Amino acid sequence: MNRLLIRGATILTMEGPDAIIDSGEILIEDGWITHVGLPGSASGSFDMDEIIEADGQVAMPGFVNCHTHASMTLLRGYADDLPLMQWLSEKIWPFEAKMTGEDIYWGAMLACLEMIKSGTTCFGDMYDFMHDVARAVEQTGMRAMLSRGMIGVSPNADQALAAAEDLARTWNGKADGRITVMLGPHAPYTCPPDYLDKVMDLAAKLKLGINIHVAETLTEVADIKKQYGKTPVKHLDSLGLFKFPVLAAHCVHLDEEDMEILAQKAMGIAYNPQSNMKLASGIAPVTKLIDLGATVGIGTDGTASNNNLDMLEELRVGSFLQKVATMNPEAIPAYRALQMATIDGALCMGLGDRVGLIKEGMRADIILIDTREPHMCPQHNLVANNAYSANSSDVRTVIIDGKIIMLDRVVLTIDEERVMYEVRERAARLRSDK
Ligand SMILES: CSC[C@H]1O[C@@H](n2cnc3c(O)ncnc32)[C@H](O)[C@@H]1O
Ligand SMILES: [Zn+2]
Repeated sequence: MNRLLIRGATILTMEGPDAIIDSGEILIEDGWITHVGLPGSASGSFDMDEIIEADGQVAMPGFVNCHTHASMTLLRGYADDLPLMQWLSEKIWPFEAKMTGEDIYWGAMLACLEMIKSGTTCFGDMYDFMHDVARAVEQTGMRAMLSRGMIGVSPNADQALAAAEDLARTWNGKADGRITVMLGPHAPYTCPPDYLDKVMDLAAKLKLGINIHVAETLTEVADIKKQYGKTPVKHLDSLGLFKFPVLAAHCVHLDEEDMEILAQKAMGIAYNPQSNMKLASGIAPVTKLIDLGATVGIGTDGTASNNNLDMLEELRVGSFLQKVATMNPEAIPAYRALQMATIDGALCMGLGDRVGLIKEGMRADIILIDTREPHMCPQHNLVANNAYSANSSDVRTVIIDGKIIMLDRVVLTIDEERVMYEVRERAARLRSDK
């Protein structure tokens, strides 16, 4: 039995706005949270393998980035200031067509490094060469939901289905249970109905959920309405997609019926505020979706449309954007924003039974945030400081599945210099290759 004790931290359990323990103790046994309590309640009972003294820090669940394309770190700053369809077809897809499995591995390694250093412990991914992303997840110690992106209109569409099945058979439940798999049909505009039928057959056969981009732009909505006579959400619903656990990314342009369908039938919605702002896609009606009972998590999307993977920044912008969109300062208050970035993101990916809370019986995905910096002073309200004032460099220590992955800002599982060297070299080659 391996025992790790965190003591001295203020614990923001995320079990409720008032479920905060001052100078508390968290006992972790073989990766499980087995005790969360007052000072002295766990120490002394057992011999510890490790003790983290966390005075002056807040312990909270690690962030869950429920929509990204990790290996797009290779495209950071490559194509900016364009609308989605032009960005994808003229810049992103031609660049991605040149990427190898090794490129994707190193891109994912950089993404994991950036995520760990900014307090993200779990991410939801959709891309190609997912075995290479899985390798990066396994080696870095992160937790991830992985989906093989599938473009139904591509000549490789059937190959993508086979690759998705292979990913699921090889990696679902692997890396000590840290990796889970969903199917990733890219979007209604790249996956025609007959292809989505094949995806649903595979989802039924393998008992998997479905991760898909939905209603991201007005162009998408107009095109799908023209082709199928329905909005993207109603089109997917009529095909039977929501019989499966669906994680719908973006959901920016919705009518009232779409919102009802998503609230009642989707497993979760990934809100990507900064990507939607940068591509000028629009503002997702998140406040309304939540009022209707939808589960909404937060995603950064890839670093070509953001351009970072910083969840603290994302949750702050996501909250402020809803306030201005609704002209209501009470929209997405600080605690709700933190919930969306932790437990709600986990629920969106079917992981809410194991991560997203500091609670006995959960796996230990925990971060320690330093409160001793000028921008965190004074502390009238711990929740407000964490949601609105903290930045990624305040994240000092990261524990995933009970293992210390970053200690006092040193990432223990990754050679940072090597990763950045590889990504610089590969990005330069890809940029210059014809
Ligand atoms: C087929 S793998 C996933 C595919 O999605 C692309 N992508 C990245 N960001 C977005 C976005 O905001 N909307 C739609 N598609 C996006 C990525 O470049 C990959 O090609
Ligand atoms: Zn995306």
